[in-house]
Amino acid sequence: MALSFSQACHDSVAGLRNSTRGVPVTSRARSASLRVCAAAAEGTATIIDGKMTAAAIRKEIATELAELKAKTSKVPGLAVVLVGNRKDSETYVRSKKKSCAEVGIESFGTELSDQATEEEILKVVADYNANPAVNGILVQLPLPKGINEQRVLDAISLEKDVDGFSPENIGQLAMRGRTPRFVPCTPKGCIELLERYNVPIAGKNAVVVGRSNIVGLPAALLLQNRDATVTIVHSRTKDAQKICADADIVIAALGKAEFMTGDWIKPGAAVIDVGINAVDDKTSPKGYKLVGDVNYKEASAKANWITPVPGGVGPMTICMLLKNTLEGFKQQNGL
Ligand SMILES: NC(=O)C1=CN([C@@H]2O[C@H](COP(=O)(O)OP(=O)(O)OC[C@H]3O[C@@H](n4cnc5c(N)ncnc54)[C@H](OP(=O)(O)O)[C@@H]3O)[C@@H](O)[C@H]2O)C=CC1
Ligand SMILES: Nc1nc(=O)c2c([nH]1)NC[C@@H]1CN(c3ccc(C(=O)N[C@@H](CCC(=O)O)C(=O)O)cc3)C=[N+]21
Repeated sequence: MALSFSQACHDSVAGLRNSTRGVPVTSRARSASLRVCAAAAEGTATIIDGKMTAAAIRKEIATELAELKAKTSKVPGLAVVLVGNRKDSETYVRSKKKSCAEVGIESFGTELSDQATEEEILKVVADYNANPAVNGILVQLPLPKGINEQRVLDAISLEKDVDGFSPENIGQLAMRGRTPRFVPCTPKGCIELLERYNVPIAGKNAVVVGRSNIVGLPAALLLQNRDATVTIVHSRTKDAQKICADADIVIAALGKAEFMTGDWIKPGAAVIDVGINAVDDKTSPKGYKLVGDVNYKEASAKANWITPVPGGVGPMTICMLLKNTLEGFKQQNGL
């Protein structure tokens, strides 16, 4: 017997609710799915909910941390160094502190003015390197103009480099059979989302748009480690759109608001949108809104899976930072 259209939609939504994808589906995802059903019979992308997935992982971290605390009478510590007064950086740093408190990680923080010298910043890093209560150190990027970012990052002890930005760490990530001490947070969050939503990776064509040291390059290495066939697209790539339109998995990290329109997306693809771009929005009290590097409306009509912005990769980045800090604590205490 053929199902009516509305019955089929109902069943697909119920299927989402009882999802075996590892995370429950929010009412937002359900209502989005219902909306799509009302609009068209195809294009029902599963919304990969980073906010909820991150909340679930924070619970896992809090549980493990409590067990370790009972065993060792110690808690992990994370130090965040903020230089200057960029509003977006201040927001992230606040959010990191709040997340640390939620899972039971002790927060350390130093805020320096945008006039701080490189030597002053290096002194702060050296003090945290020497402090045994600090298991992870993060220097918020970008640093003010005139500061040699690489020199500051290189000063962080490898044992405490929870961002995973060191050349040693990226090298380990690139080499087969090696295990990096820390996997960089944003790419790690992207993979965690793909895995928790059961998106197949092995043997698939994956395209990473962007080749930065902190997102694009490590994301490509992680996908390759999971046996995807990986292409990296950058600003000098010819036919970038055509290459992306052939991808089963797209990780967009180019930093251009809604740059990738629907025609960049292969039907059925998984789309992970790393971009965080503020665009003017007079209807919002803040005067702006955040959008990704992908045109969400167009891409979600073609993709099978898609991350929203906000609420996708961003919350996962912070969550993976907590995970790396816990990892550092275990490594440094021989646990
Ligand atoms: N959600 C999160 O947790 C995080 C989000 N972000 C966001 O992700 C985005 C990328 O960040 P990040 O990697 O630091 O950015 P970068 O500016 O360091 O790198 C951008 C990359 O995109 C490439 N690129 C630029 N324009 C194009 C184009 N038209 N076509 C193809 N490739 C292009 C550049 O190429 P080339 O190398 O040739 O210059 C470069 O490799 C930003 O929006 C940022 O805000 C960043 C970190 C964390
Ligand atoms: N040393 C260093 N490590 C980083 O990992 C690092 C950095 N410097 N500099 C800046 C980028 C950017 N980044 C984000 C983290 C969280 C959100 C995030 O939580 N975003 C929320 C929205 C937040 C809001 O509303 O402003 C979301 O997407 O839902 C975004 C971006 C980490 N970065």
